[in-house]
Amino acid sequence: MQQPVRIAPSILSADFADLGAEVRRIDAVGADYIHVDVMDGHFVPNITIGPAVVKALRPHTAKPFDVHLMIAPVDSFLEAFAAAGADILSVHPESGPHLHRTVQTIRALGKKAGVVLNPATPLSVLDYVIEDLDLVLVMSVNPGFGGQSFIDSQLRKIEAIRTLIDATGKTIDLEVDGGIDMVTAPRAIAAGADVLVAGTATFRGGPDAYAANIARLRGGGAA
Ligand SMILES: O=C(CO)[C@H](O)[C@H](O)COP(=O)(O)O
Ligand SMILES: [Fe+2]
Repeated sequence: MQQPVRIAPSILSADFADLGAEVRRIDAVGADYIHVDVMDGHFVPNITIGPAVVKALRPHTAKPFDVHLMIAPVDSFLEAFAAAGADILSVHPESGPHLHRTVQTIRALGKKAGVVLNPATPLSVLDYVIEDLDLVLVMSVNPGFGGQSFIDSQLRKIEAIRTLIDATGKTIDLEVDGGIDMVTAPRAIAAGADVLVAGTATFRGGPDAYAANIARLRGGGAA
């Protein structure tokens, strides 16, 4: 069943020179999850942050760290991110040879497990693992960068995954990541999403705008 909408600001669009304060600011104005984009310059054409930064940010908030791993091979880094303070670890099926094993490893570490579908990744990757997931993440841009445009074809993928999740009878977050703004947020919610990642749309306008930005996204884009 679709849960109340939660907002996961992506700190990819935060001030990297002031990340601790940025995390405290978005926590204070209602961020539900803190979305951390981890990129290796190999699986995706960009490099961001590693477990040391997650560990450094951990004391700045009690909100869950929603860690989106865009690294390959991913398995050897799961323990480090878990130890650093991640709460949700989400992996791309293309980032390792044994998705089921990777999901089980995350669960054995005591963390919530997510699977991420790139725009061209078919739904069938969820067969045989969906019951073991806490979260399914639909990429509505190709991973690697913030500030890209929402890919409309992902709306029907969100609708199809909503049906799959509801058929499990379990509570599994359906998160959408990429190009979420005041126009696309209500469309993603109408398609069945219940967690919205937003980097550009959260941090646009500077700290004084964060509260209103998050409130508008949560409200489905209404002013
Ligand atoms: O995973 C990501 C990119 O790979 C980011 O989470 C995503 O792009 C968020 O940025 P924006 O809201 O600016 O599109
Ligand atoms: Fe992300």
